[in-house]
Amino acid sequence: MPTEPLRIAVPNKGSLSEAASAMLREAGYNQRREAKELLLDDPDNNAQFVFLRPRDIALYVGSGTLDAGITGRDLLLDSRAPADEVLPLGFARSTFRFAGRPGVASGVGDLEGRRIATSYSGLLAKHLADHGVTADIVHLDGAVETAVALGIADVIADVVETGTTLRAAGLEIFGEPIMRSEATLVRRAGAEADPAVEVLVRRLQGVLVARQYVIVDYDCPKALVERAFAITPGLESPTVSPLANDEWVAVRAMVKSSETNRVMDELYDLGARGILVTSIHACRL
Ligand SMILES: Nc1ncnc2c1ncn2[C@@H]1O[C@H](COP(=O)(O)OP(=O)(O)OP(=O)(O)O)[C@@H](O)[C@H]1O
Ligand SMILES: O=P(O)(O)OC[C@H]1O[C@H](OP(=O)(O)OP(=O)(O)O)[C@H](O)[C@@H]1O
Ligand SMILES: [Mg+2]
Repeated sequence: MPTEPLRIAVPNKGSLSEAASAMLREAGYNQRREAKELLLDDPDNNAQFVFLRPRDIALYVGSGTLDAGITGRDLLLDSRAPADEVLPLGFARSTFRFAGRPGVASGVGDLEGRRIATSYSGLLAKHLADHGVTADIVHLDGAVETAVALGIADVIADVVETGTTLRAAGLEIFGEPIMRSEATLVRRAGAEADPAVEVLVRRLQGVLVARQYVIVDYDCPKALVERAFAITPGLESPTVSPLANDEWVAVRAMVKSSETNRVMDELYDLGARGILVTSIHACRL
């Protein structure tokens, strides 16, 4: 008997939307071609994608209406929905920070009785309560940086990535980061194990690894392999193959993409030759 399709919430707009769909597409799922589509069936994978406002996704997933969803960690915490992170997805990275005119405050402790504008009232209220600070939260839908210039708030608490928006508004960050966020896969808190969700998670993990790692192949004198393995330990253990010249072996290992050039330099200095780097198209570890 066919089982019900897995129902997955995907952001329909904003910073998360395109990257989330691109990641699902890379993981082998069908994704919408037009931004207006609200539902997309993917019968080959027994899945259905529901395109929702990113802010609402944790609510749908937390209530059990949908099986899983992609949202931002900051939105998940702000919603206070009973949903948990299953897999951080490595995109839409941002920090959530206080900012104000230069010198207005130096930390959360200076905010007693002040007016703080934000689109993340739930997150901010919890942070203030955790620090024993009572302040006046001014809830705005967006463009929070403008609130100080317009005089409705003393400081703001908002998403910061490059800091360009803050600078343009003449504001500076102060205090410790309130939190660090990225896109994440969420499920209802306490949801039972589900083989279909496990397949989704494994596929997304495969995309993450393919994005973060490369394959390095090189030829290495046998006498140096132990030192070479220390440079490229691989995920489990490097693969070693014989060569026609029996004083050398061929070695293959996975390496973090960000470390590729350091690793190649160290291997070369050690005496390895024929060092080749190849990208990974897809994988299951
Ligand atoms: N500039 C940014 N860089 C990285 N992540 C961001 C950025 N702006 C927002 N985010 C992240 O996107 C999520 C917010 O989703 P939302 O749809 O509100 O994004 P948005 O880009 O503000 O969209 P919009 O303002 O068009 O509704 C949060 O997880 C937030 O951390
Ligand atoms: O540090 P930056 O690289 O400048 O990025 C941060 C800005 O990006 C988002 O704004 P968005 O464009 O989504 O507008 P919004 O405030 O209306 O949500 C966020 O709310 C910040 O304003
Ligand atoms: Mg926004």
